[in-house]
Amino acid sequence: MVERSKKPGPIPVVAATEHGGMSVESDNVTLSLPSGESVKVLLYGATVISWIVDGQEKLFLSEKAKLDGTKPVRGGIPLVFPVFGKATEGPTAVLTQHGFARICKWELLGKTSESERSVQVDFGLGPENLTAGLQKQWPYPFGLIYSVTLTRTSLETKILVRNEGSETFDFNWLFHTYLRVPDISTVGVEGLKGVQYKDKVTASEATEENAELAIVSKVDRVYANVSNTVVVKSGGNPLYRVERTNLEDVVIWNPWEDAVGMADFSPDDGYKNMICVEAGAVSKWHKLEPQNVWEAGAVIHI
Ligand SMILES: O=P(O)(O)OC[C@H]1O[C@@H](O)[C@H](O)[C@@H](O)[C@@H]1O
Repeated sequence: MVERSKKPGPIPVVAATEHGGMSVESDNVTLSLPSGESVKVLLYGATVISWIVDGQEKLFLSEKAKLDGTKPVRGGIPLVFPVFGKATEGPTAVLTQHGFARICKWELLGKTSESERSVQVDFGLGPENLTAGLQKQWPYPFGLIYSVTLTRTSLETKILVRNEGSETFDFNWLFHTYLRVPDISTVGVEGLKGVQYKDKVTASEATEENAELAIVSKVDRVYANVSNTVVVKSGGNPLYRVERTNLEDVVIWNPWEDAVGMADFSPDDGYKNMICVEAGAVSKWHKLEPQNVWEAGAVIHI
């Protein structure tokens, strides 16, 4: 993990060349490798909206996703902080669902490393990037550094949360990753057997019994304290392996036919081509004391 006590200052931006690198447009950044892989990140929410390997898109992005900052992005990898879902009590209860990290414009800190095989870019978010209204709603001085690293066979996302104030705060973190799948009816999610989960569809708790979870209807589950690596399979073959560092929980979400009622979800049957496998720290609050730093990460391997 990155070990830094302060956000680095922006570094000069070099345009991507045929050899790969980083290119910047007004509202997004693209990383690419000479071997052809690429990842595109919107400054809005620092949302990864595309990850291409072997010419194929690996993330689901709704055709009606708003990319202009008017709504959280429906697809890609929205960032959930400081609250997962909607809190009913405590300092985050005033915030909208999933907090503000996914609805604020992040600062591009710059490309932090590059080789033939990997390229990394960092983004930062602090109170200065929040609207006055949001600063009032969540008045804690904080600093986030988000690093996105593209390799030939993986996409690595790392987060560093720093408490820059004098009061302890509670937070959740979650990478709300929409993975693209060829056909949901052939998908199985491995690595959850024996794990206790909260089922948000039936408002109940249970223990996962399946070695491979099949998705056959709406699923919205928070699996707490998952010790194994989660593997998404298609037709019995591994599609994605999601490795987590310091993220104890995994949320599995597919809206199924509820997608039709979601204004920014398109096409209507797009739920057949996606599964959210969300690596997070959400089943309990994490406390961050003044001047302390918390780091976590998720790597999706293909
Ligand atoms: O529509 P949103 O705010 O992006 O949330 C999508 C889903 O996100 C999941 O993480 C939640 O568990 C679901 O309950 C929620 O419906």
